[in-house]
Amino acid sequence: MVEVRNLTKRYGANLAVDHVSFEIEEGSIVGFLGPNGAGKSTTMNIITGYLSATEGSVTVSGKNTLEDPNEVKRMIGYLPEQPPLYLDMTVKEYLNFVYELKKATQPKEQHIKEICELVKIDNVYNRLVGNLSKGYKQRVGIAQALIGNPPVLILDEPTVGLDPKQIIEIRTLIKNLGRNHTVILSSHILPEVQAVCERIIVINNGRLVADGATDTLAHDLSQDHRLIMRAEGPEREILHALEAMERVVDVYSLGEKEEGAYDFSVESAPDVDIRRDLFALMARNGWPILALKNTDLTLEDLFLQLTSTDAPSKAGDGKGED
Ligand SMILES: Nc1ncnc2c1ncn2[C@@H]1O[C@H](COP(=O)(O)OP(=O)(O)OP(=O)(O)O)[C@@H](O)[C@H]1O
Repeated sequence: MVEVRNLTKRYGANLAVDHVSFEIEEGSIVGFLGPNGAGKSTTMNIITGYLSATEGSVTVSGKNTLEDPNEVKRMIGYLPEQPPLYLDMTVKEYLNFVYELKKATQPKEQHIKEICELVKIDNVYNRLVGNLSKGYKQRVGIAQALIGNPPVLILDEPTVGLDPKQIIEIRTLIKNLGRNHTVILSSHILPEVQAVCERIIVINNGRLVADGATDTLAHDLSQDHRLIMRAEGPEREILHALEAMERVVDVYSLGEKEEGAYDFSVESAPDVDIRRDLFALMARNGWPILALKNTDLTLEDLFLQLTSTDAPSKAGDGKGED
């Protein structure tokens, strides 16, 4: 649906986006995550055709932003970081104005009415945009992005400046929009991306540093796949039995943690899940497992690690390549 290849943007000597590549499939909600200044807005602005790239290409449904700029713009609904609102218009005037600007073809009244109901602004339809709360302004911004029913929605920091209740409402709205649209959500807030997106692309200093499924990214990028097991029984015998297990590469005891119970660090070969075998071994020997946890990084640890300034470039298992 959206294909970004080798995208590079220089502002003079400043390399804001550095050879970024990724693909986004139709119908997915993807988070574009990175700290302030990482290059998110620049990338979004290039995808939407508001900025030109120094190098590289963007295609949307096979149409190139340079060769078919109008066609691409029609396929994308964009909520920039600063929503392009006219404060002295009513919501009705503003959405009608956007409808004309986009040369939308849907039956006008019906189309605008449906969008207002969807983003829940029908109750402020005749109010001046300038008098609305920040949360309602943001909804109006999302409404303008939806006019013309574009298949792709790009939302740049959509919850910045909102209160916690408004944040939850906008996140729920974005999730709902994801049912009928391909959504790219740019954010520097990890919990936001985690709550809404099924895939996360992490960018730092203009470079793609991770790309993968939200649920498995931390596990996939954790270099250390150890299990910490607390078990009751004879320390030495347990150690020997663990060492003899297939696909186990390193075992050691962390000492007695409760009376008669020891913690063991058990490292398996990469991409191997030994938990069931471990359970069977311990059960066979009558050594109760009291606790079992893995040492994967949390997504938050990973994000901090990836976006520290000297972080090495590293891509996950997603579609992107660096
Ligand atoms: N018009 C511009 N001229 C010069 N440098 C720019 C311009 N726009 C952005 N930059 C620089 O490019 C880099 C990336 O900025 P960008 O706004 O894309 O980052 P971002 O990830 O969206 O950050 P934020 O979350 O703070 O908006 C930054 O170093 C920024 O200072």
